[in-house]
Amino acid sequence: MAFMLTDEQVESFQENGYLIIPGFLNETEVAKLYRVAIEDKAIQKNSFDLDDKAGKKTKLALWFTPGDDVYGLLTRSERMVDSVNKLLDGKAPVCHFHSKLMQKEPKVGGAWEWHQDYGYWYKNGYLFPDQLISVMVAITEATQENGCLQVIKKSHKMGRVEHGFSGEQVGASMQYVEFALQTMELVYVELKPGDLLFFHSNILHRSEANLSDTPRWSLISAYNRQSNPPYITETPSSITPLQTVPDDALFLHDDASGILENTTQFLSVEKAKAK
Ligand SMILES: O=C(O)CCC(=O)C(=O)O
Ligand SMILES: [Fe+2]
Repeated sequence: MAFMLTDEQVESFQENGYLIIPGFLNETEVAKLYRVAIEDKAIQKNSFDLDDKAGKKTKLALWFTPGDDVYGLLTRSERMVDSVNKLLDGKAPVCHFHSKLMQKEPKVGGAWEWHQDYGYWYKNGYLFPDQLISVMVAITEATQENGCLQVIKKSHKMGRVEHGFSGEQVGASMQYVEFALQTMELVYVELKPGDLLFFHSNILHRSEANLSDTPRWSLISAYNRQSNPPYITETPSSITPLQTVPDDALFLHDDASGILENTTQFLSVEKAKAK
């Protein structure tokens, strides 16, 4: 049976602003993602540091158009794209906005301030937050100790909150975050490798620094509908319908190290920081 979100899961996402799918990937699939993350020269070459307020660094690599490598096959898989299609408002084809490999290293991995992803994307000129979604796939275990994601349950219902700069990051108005926390629940999203988290573009989320001895690596992919073009920043991938691949493509892929170099166009460090 192909993977399919149930109506209950879709409702839960709409109500809470996030949805966890345990074991979305099997052990072999996660092992492939992990190996490429660790060994791939292109990822190493194209990763850059982003400082948090305290100067702690998160390493990340970012790309727009998914290729034929293991990461591209995951983000283009039918189970992923069909799920996103069920969770996004509208009917237009699903497109891939961007993916980031987040490398939160032991002791050095930085924090992320409270924000909504739409707090950033609004500034790119996307008009419809319900047509944008983020998906996090845990490549290593994510726990409270190693700085897992935290979300404010149901906060997507607040709509967009004001954002300002905080170090090299953009953060939400703390006054509104504090209002939200008076009635809404703060949830620590602990994930096992292979678990997946869908989260609405307007849900408030953050993560603390990784002070533990274990790395916290994850892939975060953002999807958009073709009916939601950005009016300010040109981003062709976000309005180009995805070419899906069968669900077993990742499992069957013979992943040679270095494959990303040939298939994936990374965003340069300078451009990423100027974004
Ligand atoms: O990986 C994290 O801890 C959060 C990253 C995040 O929210 C983002 O990049 O928008
Ligand atoms: Fe975010």
